[in-house]
Amino acid sequence: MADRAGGANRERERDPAREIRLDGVVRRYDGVTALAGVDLRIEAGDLHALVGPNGSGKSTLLALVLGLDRPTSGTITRPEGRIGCGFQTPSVYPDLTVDENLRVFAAMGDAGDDWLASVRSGLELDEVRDRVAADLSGGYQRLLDVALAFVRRPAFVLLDEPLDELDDAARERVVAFVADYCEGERTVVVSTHHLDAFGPSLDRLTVLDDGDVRFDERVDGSDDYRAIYRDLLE
Ligand SMILES: Nc1ncnc2c1ncn2[C@@H]1O[C@H](COP(=O)(O)OP(=O)(O)OP(=O)(O)O)[C@@H](O)[C@H]1O
Repeated sequence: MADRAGGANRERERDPAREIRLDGVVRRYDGVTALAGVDLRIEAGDLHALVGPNGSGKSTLLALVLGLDRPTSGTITRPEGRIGCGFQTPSVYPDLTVDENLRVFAAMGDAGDDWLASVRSGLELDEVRDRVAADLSGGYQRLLDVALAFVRRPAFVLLDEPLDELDDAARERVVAFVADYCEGERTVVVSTHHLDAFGPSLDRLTVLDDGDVRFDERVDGSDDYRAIYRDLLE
């Protein structure tokens, strides 16, 4: 488990120019309101969890922030620079090896070989580095997809359910890696049903329910996440 306590960045000064901001964001599909008017700040340097029941709007929110979809109304403001992402369905190049995948993605940025090696070892992909991605187990494909989100070392990374298909040890590695990444000014937003795993490392917790923000506060390792979540959604 990560030894970084959540709330480590609690005292950091906010810099609005480096935040992602959602103001009154609505996303409607035919007959379905996925987001009902969301106001949210994603602050630089935070490990920020987005949780909520199935269908509460988490993936919709991430897709909008990434610019893969457009809001029905409302505005989203992002700082300059690319945003790394990992989706519920891993999107790797299936015919390339783990190393080739990492190098292809790394080549689009300038983070360098040392960083690539630390992503690979931090997520314990070294032992499968020469295997073709299509032949990897579901868990390793997930780890590779998470690695690809970080390999260009972007200021913001958005992860949708990064712990799915992982065993307990791999989950701990991912949480520790993500928490370390957020030391300083880099930011990770994670949409997850695994609040227990991320809870102790979080800086901010947002709970969505039925397209509305039900809770959005800074938290630290001493908060009882399960109680907050249970009380809200009972
Ligand atoms: N392309 C789409 N067309 C129609 N409805 C959609 C579309 N995408 C999402 N929705 C609906 O929007 C609502 C929010 O879905 P979303 O996938 O954002 O929820 P989620 O919180 O990520 O759920 P889960 O935890 O199950 O992944 C759901 O009712 C879903 O059915």
